[in-house]
Amino acid sequence: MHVITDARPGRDPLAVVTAAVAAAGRLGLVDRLAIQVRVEDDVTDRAAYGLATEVLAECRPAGVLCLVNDRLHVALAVGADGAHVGADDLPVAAARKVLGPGTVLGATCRDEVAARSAVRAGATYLGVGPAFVSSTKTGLPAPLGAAKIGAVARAVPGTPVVAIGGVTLDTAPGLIAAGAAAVAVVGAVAAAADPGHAVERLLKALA
Ligand SMILES: Cc1ncc(COP(=O)(O)OP(=O)(O)O)c(N)n1
Ligand SMILES: Cc1nc(C(=O)O)sc1CCOP(=O)(O)O
Ligand SMILES: [Mg+2]
Repeated sequence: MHVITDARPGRDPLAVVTAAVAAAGRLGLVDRLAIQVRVEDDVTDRAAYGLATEVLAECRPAGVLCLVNDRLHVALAVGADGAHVGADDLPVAAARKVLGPGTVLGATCRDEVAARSAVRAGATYLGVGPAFVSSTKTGLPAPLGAAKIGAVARAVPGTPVVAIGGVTLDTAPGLIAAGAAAVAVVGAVAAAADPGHAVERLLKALA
């Protein structure tokens, strides 16, 4: 499961990350969790670097994978495990060149053609969505649903597909059953009254 930071004003992304990492540790499932540092577009590189540094300091000692969204230079500067790019970011092949061969590189794809192309260009996993309506990101295309996400996953055997967008405790198992290797969440964890408990429940539901 990927937990993506909600770094909108008024949120406390580091507290959510700390709770998520602790929850995975309690369950002995740190290898099932990845944290993606995602900040708003208008956040300065300095602030993104600061948050990524703090998040990595939680993840690395615990053995939890740490990825950075969009900003490859921040990923490299903090020594993250990898990064995620989409249509408005560097192309996948360019991102692979910047990151080098040994790092995790995720790419957003919404259909089979884009998925095959991203894998050829060097993506190690694909973020495919939106699975359902998202409450934390606007401007997305219509939801794909579980069946379409499964079809994209079948187009790229051997490359994990991470389903994203409106994923909840109720919908996550159906996405895995359809063929996704994992799910990515923002609101289902960040907006929960107890983010650590939300991560525990999600990890248990997917174990
Ligand atoms: C796992 C995962 N999947 C998709 C995305 C979305 O990336 P992108 O399309 O570049 O949009 P932004 O997140 O940059 O707004 C993601 N971040 N993670
Ligand atoms: C950042 C992002 N990308 C998406 C895509 O479909 O590309 S959906 C999304 C938001 C995910 O947050 P939540 O779990 O709150 O819906
Ligand atoms: Mg992006």
